Amino acid sequence: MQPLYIVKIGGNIIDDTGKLEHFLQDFAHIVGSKILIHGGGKIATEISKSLGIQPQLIDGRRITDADSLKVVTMVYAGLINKNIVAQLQAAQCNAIGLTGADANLIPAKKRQVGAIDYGFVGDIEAAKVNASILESFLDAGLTPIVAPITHDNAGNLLNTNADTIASTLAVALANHYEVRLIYCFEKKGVLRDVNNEESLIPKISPDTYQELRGNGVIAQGMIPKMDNALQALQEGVKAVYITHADDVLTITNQQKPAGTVLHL
Ligand SMILES: Nc1ncnc2c1ncn2[C@@H]1O[C@H](COP(=O)(O)OP(=O)(O)O)[C@@H](O)[C@H]1O
Ligand SMILES: CC(=O)N[C@@H](CCC(=O)OP(=O)(O)O)C(=O)O
Repeated sequence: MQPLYIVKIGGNIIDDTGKLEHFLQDFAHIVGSKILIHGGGKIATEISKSLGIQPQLIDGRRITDADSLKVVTMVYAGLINKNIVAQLQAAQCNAIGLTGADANLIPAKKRQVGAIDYGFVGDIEAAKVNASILESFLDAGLTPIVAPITHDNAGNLLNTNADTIASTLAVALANHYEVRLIYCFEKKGVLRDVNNEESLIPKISPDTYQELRGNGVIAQGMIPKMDNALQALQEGVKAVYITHADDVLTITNQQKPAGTVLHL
């Protein structure tokens, strides 16, 4: 099978113009087929506040009412997605910006979990992803850049966690490609002490994850990232890394491990 890199970039890098530019230069130099999924939660939060819309997040998911949906659509599908595409075009990477609504890429169902009403938030399944359209784009030499916006096939856009989109696309494509999934963020990887960059945990299995979560070493935004990452590995993705945005080429072009490598 042909190799494919699926890379996710989070809000703390996207929010920093210099760091984002540096990352996109590296991303453009990844040899072979690649897909980028971006978040941008931090910018959506800032813009919401500036518009007088108070953001609310539960377990890392944004409660998305009608006004918040307008903000996240403008920020993720517009501002961030199109700026990333323009910067990649300048770096000679033929990027095409997409939401999950475009080409029916990622149909979703409005999230219904327990008593919490998340509003316009979408849950997704790998089996529903339009993997063949991604293959067509890749075969045409295009690099898909996916924003964390999906749709419900009834005319509504839905907000979906970007880490989940990355793992779901990775699983959906794992039958056709040898997929390596790389979560890039602003730290060296999963750390034993979140304030100490020298405390990198180089390998994590499902058992060690339970232990690290139980004793509070893994917390906050790292919990959904780890859940998504391990699920991808269990569902046929060849390798999953959680690493610093500066280390993406070490994994892809030098084919050396970097950051935290997950294993079963
Ligand atoms: N053990 C850990 N190692 C590294 N980061 C951790 C850990 N536990 C919690 N975190 C937090 O998780 C955050 C990453 O999750 P998140 O904020 O959702 O990032 P992103 O927007 O890149 O997806 C880090 O910025 C850090 O504050
Ligand atoms: C439903 C939901 O929570 N969606 C996320 C989508 C953006 C995201 O995931 O951004 P990061 O990767 O930068 O955190 C949100 O609106 O925050």
